Amino acid sequence: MTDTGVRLQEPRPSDPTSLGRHRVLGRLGGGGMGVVYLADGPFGRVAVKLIREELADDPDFRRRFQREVQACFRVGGTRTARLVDFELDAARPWLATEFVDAPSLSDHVRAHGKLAADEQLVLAAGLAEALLSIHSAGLVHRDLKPSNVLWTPHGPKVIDFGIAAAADAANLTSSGQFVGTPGWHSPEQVSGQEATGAADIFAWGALLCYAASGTAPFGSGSVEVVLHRVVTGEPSIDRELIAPELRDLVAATMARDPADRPTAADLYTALVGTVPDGVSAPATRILESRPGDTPPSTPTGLPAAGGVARTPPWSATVAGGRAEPPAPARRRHRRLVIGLAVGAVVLLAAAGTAVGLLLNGGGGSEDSDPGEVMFSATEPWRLTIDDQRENGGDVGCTVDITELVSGETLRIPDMWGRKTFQVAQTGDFHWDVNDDACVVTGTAGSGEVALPFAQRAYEGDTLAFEAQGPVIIKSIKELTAEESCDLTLRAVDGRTLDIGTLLPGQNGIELNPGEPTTVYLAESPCDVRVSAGW
Ligand SMILES: Nc1ncnc2c1ncn2[C@@H]1O[C@H](COP(=O)(O)OP(=O)(O)OP(=O)(O)O)[C@@H](O)[C@H]1O
Repeated sequence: MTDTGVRLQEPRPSDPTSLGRHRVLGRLGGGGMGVVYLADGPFGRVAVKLIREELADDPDFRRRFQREVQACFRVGGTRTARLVDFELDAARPWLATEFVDAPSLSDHVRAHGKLAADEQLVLAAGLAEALLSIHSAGLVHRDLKPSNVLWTPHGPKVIDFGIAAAADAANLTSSGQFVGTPGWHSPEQVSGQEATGAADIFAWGALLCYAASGTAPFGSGSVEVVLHRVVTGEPSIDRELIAPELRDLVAATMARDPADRPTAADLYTALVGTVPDGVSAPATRILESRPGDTPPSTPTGLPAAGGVARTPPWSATVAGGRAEPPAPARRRHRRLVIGLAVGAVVLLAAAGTAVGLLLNGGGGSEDSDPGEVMFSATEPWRLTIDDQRENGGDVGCTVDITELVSGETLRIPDMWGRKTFQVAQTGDFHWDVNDDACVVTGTAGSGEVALPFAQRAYEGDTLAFEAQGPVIIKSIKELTAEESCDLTLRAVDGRTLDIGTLLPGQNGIELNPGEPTTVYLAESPCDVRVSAGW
């Protein structure tokens, strides 16, 4: 059993003892694609899916799987289990995602019954957000069902996205065997048409029906019977059981014609703001990553991809709108807006003496307004800006970070998605954001990651790592003729140590810090692996 009672089976003698750098602790389960293990390694606890041998031998599957996994790296947001590592060239490929220590929605409903109206709203909005993240990355989940939704105290987290497409490519259905769980697929999927995002929207509606009533909208029975109902029948939707705010949306998402269904962005927009404050979900918790064990680009102290925010004494987080900005009259310092590009945050670097970072989580100083978040940095620190609308809005996040003594404000404009930057400037800071959906977090230190590690494009700066000599940077996917990748290696005090451009056809490039030191890779425009040697 894990901390929240998720069932864990002992590994079998035939199971691997480790996959890559992840030590296998036990089996979480298995499905059509392979076995899922709980494992422990440099990124903390992860769920590793090891692909079945027959699939691994299928060249179509491998090709599609590689493409989908690369796309999975682009999926951000807080509502999906983050992909942290993978090995695609192994005899049996595997991929590791953030381990979410929470029961699946099906286990939860089995154990505790249907969801109350408040919880349905949490589920509905969370799933809409997850689909928005997945669709924005150009993926379709294709297999959204209660066992692929983990139910955490902070709402749902979706697993297994995009991978089902690879199984389709392997033509698993050629044997006449239906792959997946009937009753969650859309009519067009069951009829063998190409699944688009609209298929996931249909599954969203089916999931809400299930959560509200405890039964699947197309009932149970043999695979053939359920599939027949999906194609020819109407879903059984008990409107009375569905939260009033969701009734029409659920009906719209289950329209037979995919063109008549709303998009993930429509759902998300309709649902933002409907989730009541203080709704409590079951007493489960997401395992925290341990300091020093953080996944690439997930700063220490931040919730791992939407997990429970730890509240150590040295961390302060504020979401726009949730904390009162300081009243203008009480601003004690001149406000100087510097229109710098995001990457220039580090250029603000002042080589401060590193003796620790104190974060004052709101209202702690006599002069501050209630809810105002200020912090003092006496060493380089990390700044994370998380636009939780996931490209759903067209405004982006604009964050003003003001150093209180000098009164200088650094404006970071137009941020989408989630990015983390190393900041070398020290002093006393305050920040303002332009939108409720922008969550800003300051984290002590520069993070720490062991080589080798992977970093996704446009996630901001990597965690800091020790470079004993040259580091090798390789693109995870083959660059097309139009693509190139400008890379900058910086010391944590903000000095640029080396720059280079990774070009199509190149196996990788070497960046050299000159001498052993703690460094990071400044915002990379492509998915890369960073290692100590070739
Ligand atoms: N990131 C994760 N965190 C926690 N548990 C996970 C994670 N990924 C998978 N699991 C668990 O591992 C088990 C097996 O997952 P898998 O996706 O293979 O099962 P499935 O959905 O039943 O099968 P399939 O979708 O392949 O037919 C499930 O119980 C699932 O909850």
